Amino acid sequence: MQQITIRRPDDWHLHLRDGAMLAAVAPETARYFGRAIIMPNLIPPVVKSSDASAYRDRILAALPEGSDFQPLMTLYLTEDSDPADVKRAKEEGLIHAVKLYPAGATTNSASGVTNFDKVRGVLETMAEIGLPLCVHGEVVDHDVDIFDREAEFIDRVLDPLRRSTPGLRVIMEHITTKEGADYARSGGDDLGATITTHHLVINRNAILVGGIKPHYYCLPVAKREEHRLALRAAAISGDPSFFLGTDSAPHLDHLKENACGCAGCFTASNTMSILAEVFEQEGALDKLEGFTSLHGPKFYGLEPNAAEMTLVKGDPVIYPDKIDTPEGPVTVFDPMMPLHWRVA
Ligand SMILES: NC(=O)N[C@@H](CC(=O)O)C(=O)O
Ligand SMILES: [Zn+2]
Ligand SMILES: [Zn+2]
Repeated sequence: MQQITIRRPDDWHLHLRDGAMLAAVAPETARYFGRAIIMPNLIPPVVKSSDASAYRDRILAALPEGSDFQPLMTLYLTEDSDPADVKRAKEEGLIHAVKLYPAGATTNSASGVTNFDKVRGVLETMAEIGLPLCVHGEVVDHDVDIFDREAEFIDRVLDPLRRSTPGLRVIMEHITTKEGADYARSGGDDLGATITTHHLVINRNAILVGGIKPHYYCLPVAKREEHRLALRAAAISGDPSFFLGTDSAPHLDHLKENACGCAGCFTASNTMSILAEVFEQEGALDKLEGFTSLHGPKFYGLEPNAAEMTLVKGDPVIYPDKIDTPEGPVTVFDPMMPLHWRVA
């Protein structure tokens, strides 16, 4: 029997939603992960520190009895965000990051930023107090092809923004391209990048070959195979710039299997089994712990979890293909390969 033991992992990019969906999906993450950075793109979004505090209470109330899972809260950056409120929330230990959505880039991003001059004050405050900015890095310009939107964002928005705000710590969320990985690697200690589980597994063919497959549609959309390989190389490299952010993003099946299907893959239930399989395929099981459990806390200035997780290799793992909610099912990401690593 083959097994590995690693520090308990964290998820540095997670959507838990609210209400019945929160109650259904929170246990899936809390079962495996010690902490998670909680994305603030609710409707209405988590903009003020009081919103984050109330949302944190609702998450804690949704956890299974006895769970020690810690939600790490974020604020949603709007053009009206108040630097003083952001600073207070960080000083109180309530928030660990602020999230930037370019307006219109993704699910529930309508309240995001269009005019970057209007968020200058908040970004400067964040640079002063060392509060990281999590970035959904895609331009929204209609003249830019959807497969090029991440690479364009680096040149048009991210690099100028970082140059004009020295000291700002940035996490490029859910990178999907070779350009994203190269830029993250070149950025020094103030720049990191999360990589999702699903972008290590699928390329764009998964969405489009043999019929349209809405459960593989997420944003940023999966790219060509060369980009998936670049993400795999980054994830297994041992470079602390790269860490796990699953971007597990539950949507009801009927809203994905739809003429205008929502973006998001739900991977909370099988992420660790998938990652162990991927790292084993790459001959890099020894790099799994860094990616899932060490590099993220280091970037965020936190200690790794004290607890450990053991993964055991054996017969193909059985996991649910759907999670039930009172409003309907949510499909669990199908990695299209058997998974042999079970969390003990
Ligand atoms: N990744 C996605 O495809 N969807 C996310 C939003 C996001 O992280 O961009 C969601 O909230 O559903
Ligand atoms: Zn995003
Ligand atoms: Zn996300």
